[in-house]
Amino acid sequence: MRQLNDFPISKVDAIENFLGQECTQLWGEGNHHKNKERESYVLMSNETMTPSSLSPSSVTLSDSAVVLDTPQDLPQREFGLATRCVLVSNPGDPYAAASVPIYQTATFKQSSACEMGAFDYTRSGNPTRSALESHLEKLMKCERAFVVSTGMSALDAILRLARSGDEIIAGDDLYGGTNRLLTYIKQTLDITVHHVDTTSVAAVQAAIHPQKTKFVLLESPTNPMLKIADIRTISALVHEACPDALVIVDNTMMSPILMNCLDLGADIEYHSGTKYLSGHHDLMAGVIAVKEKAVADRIYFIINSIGCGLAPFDSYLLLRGIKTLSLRLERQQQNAEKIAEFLESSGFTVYYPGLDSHPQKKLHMSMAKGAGAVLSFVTGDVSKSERIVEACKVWGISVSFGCVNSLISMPCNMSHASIPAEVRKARALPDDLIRLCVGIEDIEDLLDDLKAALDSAESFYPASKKKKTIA
Ligand SMILES: Cc1ncc(COP(=O)(O)O)c(C=O)c1O
Ligand SMILES: N[C@@H](CCSC[C@H](N)C(=O)O)C(=O)O
Repeated sequence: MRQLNDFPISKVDAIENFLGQECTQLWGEGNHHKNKERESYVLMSNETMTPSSLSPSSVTLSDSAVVLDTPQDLPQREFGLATRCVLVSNPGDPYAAASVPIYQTATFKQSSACEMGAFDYTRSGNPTRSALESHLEKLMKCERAFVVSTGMSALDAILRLARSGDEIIAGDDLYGGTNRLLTYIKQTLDITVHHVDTTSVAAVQAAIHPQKTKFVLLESPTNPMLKIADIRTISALVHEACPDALVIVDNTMMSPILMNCLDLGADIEYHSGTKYLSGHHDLMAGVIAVKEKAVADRIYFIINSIGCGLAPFDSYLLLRGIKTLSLRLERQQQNAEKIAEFLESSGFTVYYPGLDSHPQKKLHMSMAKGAGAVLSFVTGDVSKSERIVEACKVWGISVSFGCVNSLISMPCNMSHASIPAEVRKARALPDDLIRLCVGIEDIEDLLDDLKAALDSAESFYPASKKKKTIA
């Protein structure tokens, strides 16, 4: 595969002039035409990822270098997500660097006193961050993508679109930090937050106020109970009842590989980039993907104003992480399926949308390409759960998920500890819940470690079976 930068800039300019649009990448497969001296290239513009939509119709720039034939023999389809993950473009790099350089600079010198160049100050924009954002735009097929310092700052930037008197509808099973930020907003601003069961379309519908609802904020699957919201139906009914309201989905659990919430009707999809997108727990990041330009412009204004754009080095790391996203998630999900089956066959109540026993498996699979790699289960006894968690050796006791390493945690003590105990109880979040975030290790090692931990915690068999054994 060749990239645009493999060709002399003058040729790139000529192609761009011919097409009347900026080229981000040029792919080629040399010598696959009958005429061995000619090469056929697929040109990818900023406008599209679809090779078939480009019709350069036989551009002959030079017999020895670039000939752009109409690519009839190339697949008339969009590139797959795994391909899009690795195809990072960096147009205009004078050295054709294979990996996007880190522009570790706060400011950019200008050649004019009255006109700014493409970049002036890293809070407003930085080439490394821009490369990451355009990469995400192609991957997530959105009008604009933004990368910010954390998942929480992504939500913070979005929530700043709300005005005094607005109402927000959110789930009653959701990440603890999200609950904390919503509670803060509710307590300090004149904004009402309704927490409803987002597995019920009727419950969401009942909470809508045609004039006041500003956001419907969904997690699907939820963290940590893996409940599913019908994003399609909810988006349609919210837009119908409340044309000014925005449907926002925290898609961290699925990542852009398994689900595209904008395609399902949402207006904004955001992620904790700290999780699957990065994949290695070596950075914090947030991603906001926006469907419409008007909303995107406002979000950019907020990000620039508050200064939460992702730093150049972290942008570089995230760009690198995304290249292996598809591969990592495939393995993580395979492992998760086996772990979920093992736990269920051992008698535990397991929450995982890939299991037939999950009441919303069908709905989930109608929206997503897989069940992901996070699951949770209950043991019936808090201290037993604690013993299991502490007995694991391969599974690390840690908050977060999406890392290549497998993690085990107790949400009520850890990721969701910021939700007051009485609220957790009212929302039926079990104290004994164990959450597993499955990594890429050998499945035998994950299973063995978990089995040993269950054995040592004397909970390999759930209470009912165990009683029978003892009797
Ligand atoms: C579902 C979900 N959304 C958002 C966040 C916030 O992301 P971050 O930790 O990157 O701020 C988290 C975890 O922290 C999460 O689990
Ligand atoms: N101490 C942190 C806990 C972060 S939880 C991270 C992640 N979202 C998860 O679900 O594990 C805090 O108070 O935010």
